[in-house]
Amino acid sequence: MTQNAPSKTVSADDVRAAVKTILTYIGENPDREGLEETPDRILRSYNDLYSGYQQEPASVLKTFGDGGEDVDEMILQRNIPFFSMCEHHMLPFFGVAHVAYVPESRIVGLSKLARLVEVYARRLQVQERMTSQITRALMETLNARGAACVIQASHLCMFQRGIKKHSSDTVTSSLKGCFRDPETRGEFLELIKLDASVRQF
Ligand SMILES: Nc1nc2c(ncn2[C@@H]2O[C@H](COP(=O)(O)OP(=O)(O)OP(=O)(O)O)[C@@H](O)[C@H]2O)c(=O)[nH]1
Ligand SMILES: [Zn+2]
Repeated sequence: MTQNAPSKTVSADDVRAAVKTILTYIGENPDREGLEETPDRILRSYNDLYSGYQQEPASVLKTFGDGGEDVDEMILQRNIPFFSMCEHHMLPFFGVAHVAYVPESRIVGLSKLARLVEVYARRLQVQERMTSQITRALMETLNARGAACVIQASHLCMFQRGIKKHSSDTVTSSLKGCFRDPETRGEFLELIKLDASVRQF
């Protein structure tokens, strides 16, 4: 089931008009040459930035075969870069996600972990929720023994405005199932070894 499908009662023209209103509010002339196409550009960029609402997480987690691979160790995809938008200010936050799971029987193609991150990043988010949505999708869709996600991100709403702390980043984690065992958790944290240099500017 698609969540939060685009409103049937708000048209593309309504969105263009709303952008013109905002441009006027900030002191611009929305009809000057350089801004003429801006409402339409913003509309198109929103279709891209928020495309995650049109995607079901389960649909990107295509599994392999019948589970005969006999894999029961941790599978980890590190440093998956992403851009998302914070739901408080609609400003970007961006960084990397580390995503791991221990399969029960079925495994997914490696690219699907990055696709899962994209599905949730391309929505209005708070970082904590995005982190736990990723592990929940892995647990529920794959019936995994465990799932883990750590996200390290920088929030423009803290850099560019407000508190203006541009050297600070935010780390969130979600550990489910067997990742709550100290040994598995320790192995995961050792493998991802948070590194300040991975921050994407
Ligand atoms: N927990 C969490 N907070 C976030 C995230 N993104 C933005 N925020 C915070 O959301 C909060 C919103 O606070 P408010 O007081 O409602 O809004 P504000 O007046 O714009 O807050 P300031 O940013 O402190 O100026 C701020 O503290 C932001 O730093 C996120 O992903 N997770
Ligand atoms: Zn924000």
